[in-house]
Amino acid sequence: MEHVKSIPCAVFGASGYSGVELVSLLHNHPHFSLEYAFSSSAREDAEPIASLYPQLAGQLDVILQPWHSDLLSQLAQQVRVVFLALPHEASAAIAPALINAGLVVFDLSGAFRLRDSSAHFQAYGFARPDDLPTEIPYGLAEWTTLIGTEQLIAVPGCYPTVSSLALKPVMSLIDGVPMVNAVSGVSGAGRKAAGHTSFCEVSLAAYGVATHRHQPEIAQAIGRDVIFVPHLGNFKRGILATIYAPLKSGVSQATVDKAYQQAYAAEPLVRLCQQPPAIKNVVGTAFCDIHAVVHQNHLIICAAIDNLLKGAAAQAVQLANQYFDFAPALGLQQRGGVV
Ligand SMILES: NC(=O)C1=CN([C@@H]2O[C@H](COP(=O)(O)OP(=O)(O)OC[C@H]3O[C@@H](n4cnc5c(N)ncnc54)[C@H](OP(=O)(O)O)[C@@H]3O)[C@@H](O)[C@H]2O)C=CC1
Ligand SMILES: CC(=O)N[C@@H](CCC(=O)OP(=O)(O)O)C(=O)O
Repeated sequence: MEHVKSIPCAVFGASGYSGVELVSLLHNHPHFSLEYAFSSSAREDAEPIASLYPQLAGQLDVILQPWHSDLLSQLAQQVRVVFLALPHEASAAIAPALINAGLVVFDLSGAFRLRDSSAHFQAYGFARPDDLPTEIPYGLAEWTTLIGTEQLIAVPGCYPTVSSLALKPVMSLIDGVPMVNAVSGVSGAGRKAAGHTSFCEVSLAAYGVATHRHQPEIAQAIGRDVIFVPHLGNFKRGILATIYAPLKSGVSQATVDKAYQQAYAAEPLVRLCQQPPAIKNVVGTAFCDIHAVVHQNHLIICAAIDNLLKGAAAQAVQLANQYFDFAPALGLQQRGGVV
């Protein structure tokens, strides 16, 4: 255990939705101190974060500063850890320099998640940089062990987090290909304006059918092929995944319950529920709620998370807690949420 009161850190993409959640969590964390909150260089001036998020006025006295690469040496002298909440290509471009400067990088984008380079290229349309650490842990927090020497940690995507947490405990009981139907709130698409995510355009519908980049990520995480259909709903935040999986012959409810208990009884941020979970119960929290029922030799699993917290910022902080040997839920137990 590192006996440090305050580990200095920085957030890139702090003006965005998952970035501002990171800023809020780190600002209130007992063992991390937020030294820098960067926006993109497209913004000309530094400004209080409350000028973008007025709900933070009087609560979060943080200055957003445009990132420029000439700040790198100053950053490397003053902080130990950086959290990247950037578009995938921006993360891929900046991470190698940060690592070479000796910083520990928790990356929330998809730039470093897929191990197979052709699957990565197909999903993201650019090649991963090759000057990277050979081992980049995929940080599904409840299923990852960080020892505190890693240089770069890939934080899972929002849909893969909820889908993999729901499926991994029972994969040895499943015979065939699970099917994941998941509905996300609009904050999943980020803060940047786009026609198809504007309020009057969004109406519950599937998208990315058979093409979404999270399909290979979920398959990698569960070690099995998967069918994945994301949907966009007209609400702000949260993801509800409904999953159908054919069971091996004779698998009982008791066996399923035992598998979930074994996986999660000691995990503070996964709740095994007696009822199907609702998004309202997880929004603003770092929890993943899971409910599973055996029906006609299939398993029906319902699972919910807050996409910006357990699906992004809170999972990154949970991993940083693990990295520095703090309790996994440290700083994550208050209900919150900025956006
Ligand atoms: N939203 C979600 O639910 C989830 C998002 N993620 C991932 O997290 C990352 C951020 O997503 P999200 O918060 O939604 O995105 P937003 O669009 O809300 O924010 C993007 C942020 O990145 C900054 N930025 C953009 N381009 C650059 C650049 N070239 N250099 C430096 N900064 C840049 C923006 O700054 P500026 O404001 O100045 O443009 C902004 O702060 C993405 O990779 C996303 O896939 C992961 C899980 C869930
Ligand atoms: C509703 C919506 O648009 N969601 C995003 C996924 C969320 C996200 O930002 O992707 P990562 O988790 O891979 O970082 C999408 O489908 O592209």
